[in-house]
This record gives sequence, structure tokens and C-alpha cells, in this order.
Amino acid sequence: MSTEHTARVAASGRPHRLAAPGSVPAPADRHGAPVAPTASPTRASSAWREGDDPGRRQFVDVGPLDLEGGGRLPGVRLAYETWGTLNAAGDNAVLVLHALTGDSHVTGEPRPGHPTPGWWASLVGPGAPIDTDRYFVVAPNVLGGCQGSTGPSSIAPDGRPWGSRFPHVTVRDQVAAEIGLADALGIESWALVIGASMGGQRVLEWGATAPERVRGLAAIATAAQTSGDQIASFHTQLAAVQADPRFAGGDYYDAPDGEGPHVGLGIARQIAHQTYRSALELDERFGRIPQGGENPFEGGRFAVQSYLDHHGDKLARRFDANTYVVLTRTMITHDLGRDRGGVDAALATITAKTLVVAVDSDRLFLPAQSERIAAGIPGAGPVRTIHSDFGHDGFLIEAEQLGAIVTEFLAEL
Ligand SMILES: CC(=O)SCCNC(=O)CCNC(=O)[C@H](O)C(C)(C)COP(=O)(O)OP(=O)(O)OC[C@H]1O[C@@H](n2cnc3c(N)ncnc32)[C@H](O)[C@@H]1OP(=O)(O)O
Ligand SMILES: N[C@@H](CCO)C(=O)O
Repeated sequence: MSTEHTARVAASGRPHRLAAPGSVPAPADRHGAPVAPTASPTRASSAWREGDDPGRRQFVDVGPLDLEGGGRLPGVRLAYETWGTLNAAGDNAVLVLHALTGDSHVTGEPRPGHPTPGWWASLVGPGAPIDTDRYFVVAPNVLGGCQGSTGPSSIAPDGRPWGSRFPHVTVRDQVAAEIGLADALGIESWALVIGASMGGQRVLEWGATAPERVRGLAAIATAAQTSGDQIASFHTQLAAVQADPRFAGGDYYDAPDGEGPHVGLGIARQIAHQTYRSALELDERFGRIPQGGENPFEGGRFAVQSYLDHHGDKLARRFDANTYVVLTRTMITHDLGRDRGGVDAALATITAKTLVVAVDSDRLFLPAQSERIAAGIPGAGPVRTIHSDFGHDGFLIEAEQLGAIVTEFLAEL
């Protein structure tokens, strides 16, 4: 394994892999520094607030929403971005659904205050596999999110942030809100609804909730029903956030010092990030190499620890902890088969032509879960496999492979 794997990593053409031990960033560098709870520049809510970064975001009010779990949101607003033009026939609309910590900014188009391109810039844009010169692409921020859509950091009718009072929302509720967005945009049926991971959960839910409104589906690195193993991992992430005293049960937005539960959120991301990468990659890439300038025998870290610290810290600086909790709970309760006679019965009701994609090294959303989706949807072809050393994150990293698969599927549609 080792030789072949190393060769594949080396041949992957990735711009950045672990630097030689002597040249990894010094401990004081942002890449080398441990999570520094008191140094966070973010306020108690790192959620987007109106006026922060208007960019090209638009908003739609989809009205009150009766929730699957019995509660009610009195007014739901979705933030979204669009690219391209809806044609006269109205048949070139594509809905792109982000994963847990994504947002509406999918393409490489620059936006104010964000140095990095959107999260699927290689897949969506002018001349890209989902060609915005041809398709009208719509990407909403999910219900419960923190990038402009109604979520726990939004202001409730009493003028205070929802915080701990934000109700449980299910994947079905999120899709109900997105149906409101489609209505508002005058889109009767989507040529394609595409998403990965948590976004893929909504893709499947679209197919089962509104089969007449989707002609094509692409469900990538996802599952029709959250497994016990996934719930277990999500549970530990929730526990990490909730154990942070600054979480305050979810009501931290008005913390006098302006600080939120960055430490807990960072730890949750570290737990999650490990599941986003493969064991093989972490071993091959980091192994037992100490972080530059640090000695693990004197309280220092191995490079992989520093790497996880970095990813935890980075998310904690850009994301709202309550949204992380709300969306994680949403994923925990995801079950396409609920009240539909079970998963297989629900999958059988999906009429859209469906592309199912798995990442072979994914240890979070297992390829077997993709197999189940493909076996259950009448219009699904065999599972297409992304071969990757990187695990679940392969859906973000392996742009060339995914692009080719999506291009082929769109041509068939
Ligand atoms: C669909 C969605 O919703 S996606 C949401 C979008 N974004 C995210 O999820 C961001 C989280 N990041 C990731 O998941 C991944 O980084 C990806 C998938 C985006 C990219 O993967 P890769 O290109 O393989 O990046 P990788 O995992 O190697 O991380 C690179 C970072 O780790 C840092 N790093 C690498 N080694 C170390 C180390 N030893 N110590 C500290 N930091 C390190 C790099 O400096 C780099 O930092 P930067 O991102 O701030 O520039
Ligand atoms: N990087 C992805 C992984 C989960 O699919 C995210 O944070 O949304």
C-alpha cells in the first residue's frame, strides 16, 4: 500500500502537502499556533449580519414555515446568489446546495473581504462543468445557516437573537424553504439539483418531496439516512460546543466581552475534520513528524495536531456555533424514509434521472450509503466513484474527476 499510495499522493498535483519537518511554520505562525481562545478577533456571533458583506447576495422572504417537528418559524428568509440567466423556456435552472459549513458563494467570482474563491469554483462558473454561460445557477444559504438565511443568530420577533430558542429544523424543512425560493424565482422545475454531504441530503429530499420539480439530481458523498456511526461523530461535536462555558446554552450573542464559544466550536471542527480526511492520508502526509520547532515530549505537538488546530481555529473564526449545532442536529435526524414507509420506499418515489457519486476513501459518508441510494432510485445509474486519497473532502478536492462525471451526466440529461 505504502509505495502505491505515496505515488498517488505525489502524483496528485496538489499544490500543498506537508512541508518538510524543518520548514513547517514556526509556532508563532498562524499555521503553527495552537487554538488561541482569547485571541479570537470574532465577536460572540461570527454569523453574517446585514450590512457586513453585501457582495452579490440577494434575499427572499418565503413567509412562515410550519416545521416537521411541530414548531413554527414566523418568517423565513433565505439568502442566495445566482449566476447566468433563466432562459425563456425556464428549463436551464440548476440548484446548488452547500454542505455543513458552506454558503451561497459557489463560483470563483471574487467577493469583498474573502481572499479565497467559492467552495465549488472548479465546478460552477463560466466554461466550468456547470457552465453559468448556459445554466441559471442558484445557490442558497441553508435554513438554519449563518450567512444571511434565517438561523439561530437571526433576530426573532421579540427583537433578540433566536439563540437557544431556535427550533429544530429538519432536512425536509430546509427543502420546504428552498421550494419557497424556487417559487419566488418562478422556477417550475430544476434541470439539476446538486449537492454533496449535507447538501446531498437536501438533494435527495428535493427528489422525494417535489419529484415534479426536479428533472435531474446529483447526490454526492451523501446518504439517504444518517447512520449510527455518523450520529456518534456528530454527537461528540455537539458535546464539544456545548461544553464550552461561553456557549451559555446557546445564548451567547450578547456576551459582555463579545466572545463566543470559539474553543468548543474549534474542537468540534477538529473532530469533524478528522472524518473529512482519510486515515491513510493523515498517516502518509503527517505520520509522526513533530510540528516545526515543537517537541511532543515537552508538551509540543505533532504536525497533525497543529494541522487540526489550524482547521478548528479557522472555522471558529468564520462560523456561528449555534448554526453548527442546529445543522448538526438536522443531519442527525436526516431520514429520507421517515413517514414514507422507509428509505427504500422513499427512494423508489424519486422520478428524476439521478447521478450518485461516492469517494472511495470516504470514512464519513461510506460508499455503501451511495450504493443504497443508487439501488433505490429507479432513474439512477451505477454509482460513479471518485478515486481519492483524501477521504470525504475528495468532493471538494478532486475537481477534475468530479467535473468530468458531472459534465457527462449533464450531457445525458
Ligand atoms: C461544500 C462546503 O460546504 S465546503 C466548506 C468550505 N470550506 C471548508 O470546509 C474549509 C475547511 N477546509 C477543508 O475542508 C479543506 O482544507 C479543503 C477541502 C477546503 C481543502 O483541502 P486541502 O487543499 O487539502 O487543504 P488542507 O486540508 O491541506 O488544509 C490546508 C491548510 O492547512 C494548513 N496546514 C497544513 N499543515 C499544517 C500544519 N502542520 N500546521 C498548521 N496548519 C497546517 C495550511 O497552511 C493550509 O492553511 P490555509 O487553509 O489557512 O491556507
Ligand atoms: N468541508 C465540508 C465538509 C462537510 O461536508 C464542510 O465543512 O461543509
